[in-house]
Amino acid sequence: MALYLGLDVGTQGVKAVVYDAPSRRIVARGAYPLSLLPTVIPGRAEQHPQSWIDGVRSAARQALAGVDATRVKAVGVSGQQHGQASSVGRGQGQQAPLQNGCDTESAREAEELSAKLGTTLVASFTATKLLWLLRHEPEVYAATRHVLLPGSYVNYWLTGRMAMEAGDASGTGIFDVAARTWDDAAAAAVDTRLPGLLPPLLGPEEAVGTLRPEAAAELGLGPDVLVSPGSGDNAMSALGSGVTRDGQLVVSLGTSGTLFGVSGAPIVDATGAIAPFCDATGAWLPLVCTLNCTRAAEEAREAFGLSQEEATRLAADEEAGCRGVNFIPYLAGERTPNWPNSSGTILGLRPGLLRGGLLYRAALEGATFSLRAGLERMQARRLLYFFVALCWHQG
Ligand SMILES: Nc1ncnc2c1ncn2[C@@H]1O[C@H](COP(=O)(O)OP(=O)(O)O)[C@@H](O)[C@H]1O
Ligand SMILES: O=P(O)(O)OC[C@H](O)CO
Repeated sequence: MALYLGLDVGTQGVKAVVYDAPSRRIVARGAYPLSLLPTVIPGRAEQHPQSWIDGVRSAARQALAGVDATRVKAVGVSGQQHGQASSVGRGQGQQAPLQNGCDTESAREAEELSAKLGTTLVASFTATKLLWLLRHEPEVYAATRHVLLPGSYVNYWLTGRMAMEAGDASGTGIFDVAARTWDDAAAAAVDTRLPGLLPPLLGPEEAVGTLRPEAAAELGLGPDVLVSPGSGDNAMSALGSGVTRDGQLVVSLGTSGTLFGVSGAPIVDATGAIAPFCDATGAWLPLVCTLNCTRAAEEAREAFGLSQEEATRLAADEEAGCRGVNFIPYLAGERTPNWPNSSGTILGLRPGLLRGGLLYRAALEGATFSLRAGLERMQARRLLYFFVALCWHQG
């Protein structure tokens, strides 16, 4: 009876699940915490790619320890989107720290590329980060031989093959979402060498390959185990939650907050608030993303030395509305709204209110209102959304 290993490479951790296909149940889990590298530079958010691999090894081994690993037939990776995993040409494990999707240092490059390409790219998009790298760390950019994303980097470690698929590639800003191909002209607008650094694209049903013998041995799996193309974490969440119809929406709370739904046609929003992503099945995934979701609440929790359970209990004891305390959660700058240089603010403090549970709740409320603004934007676009879908289907 077949088992499948699912890996999620998020900003705050790698998660592994073993899925039992016949019973449609998750039968084992593993997890490994990750964090952003400490920095005092505003807008910077970096991780070392080696930490993703350490996380994959550890989380997968934990999950596989509880099952008969010989039954595992395939592995699928869901990756944090937008972050860039370049410099692979310098050898696995030797890369410089790489920019996370939340990094907003490339705000100026985002403005420049938006003007040049006649579109709206926010600083999260990989293309803006590559232009930033070219300008600020030219030696690192010059050493770059291939550009991958976190998920495709992990697939490369698993199989030895570099490839990407449409769902994850849509977060680069140099991908033609309607045609599901690289947009070489947009890539060349970043750097003429960039089109040659991009990996081949796979369709939703094409495997990346089978496990490298070394990776198979490290995970305790057989070498004939297939690795699926996987996708960005948002597209994989849509698959996992069974969202397949226009009009259904998913809210996903992680370091970033995302809100998305499946569409039969690409969605174009000139303001850039709704990102025109592809999904993992050949359809599209209009998506709203905020940079500050659980990250703000986690910072509040950690500042008061509270465990997750304590923070949840104390926050539940506080009143909705937090006695007028407002936590604007833009700790990392923000992309929805597009305010990359904004910062977090706590308003309405009065004597006795500087409590961990209250600030934790206020941060969660702030992150929730951010996502609600995104939901309103998505709803406001629905008329046009159906119009575009109709044109597409008839065209
Ligand atoms: N519904 C929630 N309420 C409160 N905190 C949450 C919730 N969901 C996640 N978190 C917190 O956010 C952290 C990061 O979530 P996670 O999904 O692991 O993010 P990422 O995919 O970005 O790594 C979790 O470890 C947890 O502490
Ligand atoms: O690290 P996460 O899980 O917040 O993932 C980032 C998302 O992919 C952004 O769309």
